[in-house]
Amino acid sequence: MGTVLFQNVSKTFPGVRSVRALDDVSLQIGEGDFVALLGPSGCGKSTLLNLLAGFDRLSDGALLFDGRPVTRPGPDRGVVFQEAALFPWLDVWNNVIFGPKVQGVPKSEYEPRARELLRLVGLDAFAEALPVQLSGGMRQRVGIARALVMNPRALLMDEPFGALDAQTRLSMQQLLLDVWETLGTTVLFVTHDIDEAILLSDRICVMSARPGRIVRTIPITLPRPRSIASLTSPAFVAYKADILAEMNVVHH
Ligand SMILES: Nc1ncnc2c1ncn2[C@@H]1O[C@H](COP(=O)(O)OP(=O)(O)OP(=O)(O)O)[C@@H](O)[C@H]1O
Repeated sequence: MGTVLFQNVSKTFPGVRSVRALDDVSLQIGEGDFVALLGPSGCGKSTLLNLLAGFDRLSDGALLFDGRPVTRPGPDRGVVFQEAALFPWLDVWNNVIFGPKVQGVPKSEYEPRARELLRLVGLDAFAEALPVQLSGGMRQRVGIARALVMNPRALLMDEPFGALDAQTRLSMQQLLLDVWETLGTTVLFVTHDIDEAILLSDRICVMSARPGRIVRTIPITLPRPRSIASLTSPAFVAYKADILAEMNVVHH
């Protein structure tokens, strides 16, 4: 459950000057894997994630989620963006339970799960707070809880920590590692931050710009559970040197 298969996927945005955003991308993600897409701005990372989210259609190739073609968004794939678009008039609790509530999921199912998730993201004391009363990091934690409350088989994260200051970003990375260790959900994570990709992932797909392609896939075998202390280990630094060299090649 939560398996992903991109088979020779291409995406061209039509128009007077059409953009070939993805060119012949193949990618397989196993159940519970954490895969990062890493690459420069405009290389098609978001396009790839949006296809899997069902927000957009591919031009060519095949895309399967749990063996079935992706045609539309669904509660089996939770999405987290750079900014958590929370309802400003609803408190944290009501933001988190909004999805299952409007979908008619029985209270007895979503309430315990929402409570558990708020605890996991460290916001159980803030259930009654309004979004305006929260920091950026806390809002993103609400966004993560909201994406997970439907019990998705995959979590799709597009630069989720991109707007946060460095210190908050580190604590969010630690939080995500802990949440993922607990839940084991498949994750596709878009970032242009090399450290973040190495720290979090089982595998990094390095992408090149225009047309977007996966130029290299790098398995990250750092031991788990990981913590931000891993950021300074010799193995970590070796991965970083390797990827920096790769991305330099990609740029020129
Ligand atoms: N709806 C669209 N219509 C036309 N072109 C688009 C559309 N969406 C994306 N593109 C183009 O496709 C290419 C890939 O964009 P995409 O957003 O996937 O890149 P990205 O790697 O996620 O970049 P960033 O890191 O800046 O978010 C870019 O050249 C972009 O301008």
